[in-house]
Amino acid sequence: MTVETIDVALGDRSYKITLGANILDTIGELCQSLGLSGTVAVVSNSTVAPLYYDRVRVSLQAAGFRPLLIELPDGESYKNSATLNLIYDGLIEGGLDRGSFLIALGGGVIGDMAGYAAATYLRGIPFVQVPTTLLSQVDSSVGGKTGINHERGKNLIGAFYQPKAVLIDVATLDTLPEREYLSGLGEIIKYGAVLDGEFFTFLEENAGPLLDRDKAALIRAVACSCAIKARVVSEDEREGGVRAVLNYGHTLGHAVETLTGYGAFLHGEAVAIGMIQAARISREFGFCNDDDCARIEALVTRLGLPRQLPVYPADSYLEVLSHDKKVRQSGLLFICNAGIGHYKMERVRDIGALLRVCGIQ
Ligand SMILES: NC(=O)c1ccc[n+]([C@@H]2O[C@H](COP(=O)([O-])OP(=O)(O)OC[C@H]3O[C@@H](n4cnc5c(N)ncnc54)[C@H](O)[C@@H]3O)[C@@H](O)[C@H]2O)c1
Ligand SMILES: O=C(O)C(=O)C[C@@H](O)[C@H](O)[C@H](O)COP(=O)(O)O
Ligand SMILES: [Zn+2]
Repeated sequence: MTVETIDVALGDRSYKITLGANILDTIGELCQSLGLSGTVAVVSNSTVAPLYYDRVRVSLQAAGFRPLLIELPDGESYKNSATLNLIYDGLIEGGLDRGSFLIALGGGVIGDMAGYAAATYLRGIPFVQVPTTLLSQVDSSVGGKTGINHERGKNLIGAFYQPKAVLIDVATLDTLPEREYLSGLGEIIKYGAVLDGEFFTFLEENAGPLLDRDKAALIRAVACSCAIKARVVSEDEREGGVRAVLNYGHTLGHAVETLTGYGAFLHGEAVAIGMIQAARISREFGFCNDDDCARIEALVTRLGLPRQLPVYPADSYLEVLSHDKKVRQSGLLFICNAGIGHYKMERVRDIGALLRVCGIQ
């Protein structure tokens, strides 16, 4: 069994990402090595808990912990304050104190909500990320963005709160439904498109093996993605500057998720649509060319992701975009493609003009 580690360097908040196949049963040892002890609440959902909680529980008990399960309903539409309250209820009923900790076992929805609960319960208890979707393994479990949605905007309530460790077992992806797997590929494309041209070429050349979930291609894609994200987060933990590049494709992507009520499109699908439009907008600004746009669209298509921006009136898009976290008085910070593997950030006052490039009048 080959196990890789990737460091997320953040001073006294530094941690390791441990990545391998069939390593879920090492969670107990990992928590021991972090100096954690006592009661641990494992936050999961009604899909993931029946698949993986038992293995996690056995490993934790063998290492001397007292695990309890907090099982939430499944879905992006539950990433809200009502579900967050269910976590707090479980933590209070389970008697978790400041010597306890929490494990997020599931996809990005569980990771974001459990992380926010850990950040706020008793003003903060430690937590460990055990991501079980491709998207959460390559993106959401790393970097400490935690939070919930509001009906008027994605992730509007949240905190930067780093985990103590991330344990990625790619074997858990064996049970992941195809559409969810493809959604994870959407965020992987993002890293290549704006941060690493060689990685983008690797994705173009390995689309087949990746679609077949070939373990070698998959482990390389997950490891590269985590390394890229770790580097960006280490440079700019709280998105004062370069970290905003990780929002490539998200301005329109988040708007699509919000307008469609957090159900019609998966996050990675919405990001894929947003990346294609962001490339077209970037070309309009003169930052990238036809070939860059064509390569992004071709890879999105090859990896089975949607391309079409859903049509809503411009006013609906404008209302949602006005709540984007990158909006300031000086305009919306738009993340542009500046040629494959490169980015440029541009403040845009006239958001309507961006929408017109996308065919939204
Ligand atoms: N914090 C961040 O930096 C960050 C980054 C990217 C995305 N996100 C957030 O992550 C969320 C999307 O995460 P996601 O794509 O993981 O969705 P998700 O958490 O909804 O999981 C997708 C589906 O897969 C199921 N599932 C999870 N693991 C499984 C497994 N191993 N086998 C079978 N089924 C499994 C889940 O129950 C769910 O039905 C969005 O809310 C997005 O905003 C956050
Ligand atoms: O980690 C980041 O920074 C990201 O932007 C990663 C994104 O893929 C992710 O979807 C994140 O949740 C978006 O954050 P938000 O601050 O734009 O809500
Ligand atoms: Zn994202």
